[in-house]
Amino acid sequence: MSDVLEFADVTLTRSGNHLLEGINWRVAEDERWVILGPNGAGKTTLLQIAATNMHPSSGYASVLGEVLGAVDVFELRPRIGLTSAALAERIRGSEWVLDVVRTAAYGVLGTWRESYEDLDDARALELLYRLGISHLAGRTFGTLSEGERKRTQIARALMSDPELLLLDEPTAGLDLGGRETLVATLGQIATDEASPATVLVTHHVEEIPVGITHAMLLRGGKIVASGPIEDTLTADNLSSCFGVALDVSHQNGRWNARSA
Ligand SMILES: Nc1ncnc2c1ncn2[C@@H]1O[C@H](COP(=O)(O)OP(=O)(O)OP(=O)(O)O)[C@@H](O)[C@H]1O
Repeated sequence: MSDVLEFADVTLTRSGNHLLEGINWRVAEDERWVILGPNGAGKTTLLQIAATNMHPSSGYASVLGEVLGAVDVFELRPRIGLTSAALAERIRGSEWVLDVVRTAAYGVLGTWRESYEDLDDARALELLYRLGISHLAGRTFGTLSEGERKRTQIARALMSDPELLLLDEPTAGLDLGGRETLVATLGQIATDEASPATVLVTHHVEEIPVGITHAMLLRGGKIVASGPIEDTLTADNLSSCFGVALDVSHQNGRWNARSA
């Protein structure tokens, strides 16, 4: 069985700048990764390559066993669930929540002329239930709170039963209660053996759900440290990554960092 993601010496250059440089990374089917790093570290860029939305300028990247540059990405994308701020911005406010989720079965963002089967409806409703928002199925996306939108997007990302789940800052912008309940839901997804390989991007170690097995720390487009989470999230590595002396603690499956 090949890895879900395999990056070898991946570099991505724009306007003469290396957004990513020399990235070596492998993600296996049963792994759940967190990507941490300061603003501008290259986290979203890395996720966009994994989502097949960007190609490396040099190096080798394979996604779900297919080499980028040698595969039709439109065939690959339905096998990948993605949530990101950029994608959320493209969802029309007038779209029904149920439609935001079930249109993912067709790889489209808005309803058009697709015809849905009962099975699609049942799956979309089941996912909304799993995300704790089945009561919102008949609301429009534009009327939802930020937390409800995040949950809708995660349900959408899971709709096509993806083999790879990519979550770009899924808890950004939420209040403390909203963050904690969503981190708990993400923990249920991460610890579920039936869930796909998952990569989650965040700035904050407090937002890492239980069940995350591996971490990559990025700074300036380069890997500071990468590997099993317990070996990677050390005070030294986090301090190098964020450029400030940090202490780190780990309790009941959750992480905490503060200045040393
Ligand atoms: N098309 C582009 N041309 C030039 N530079 C770019 C381009 N796209 C992104 N960048 C730069 O690449 C760097 C990495 O961006 P990226 O969005 O991947 O970082 P990030 O770690 O996700 O940051 P944040 O935490 O702020 O979201 C940033 O400095 C950004 O300004």
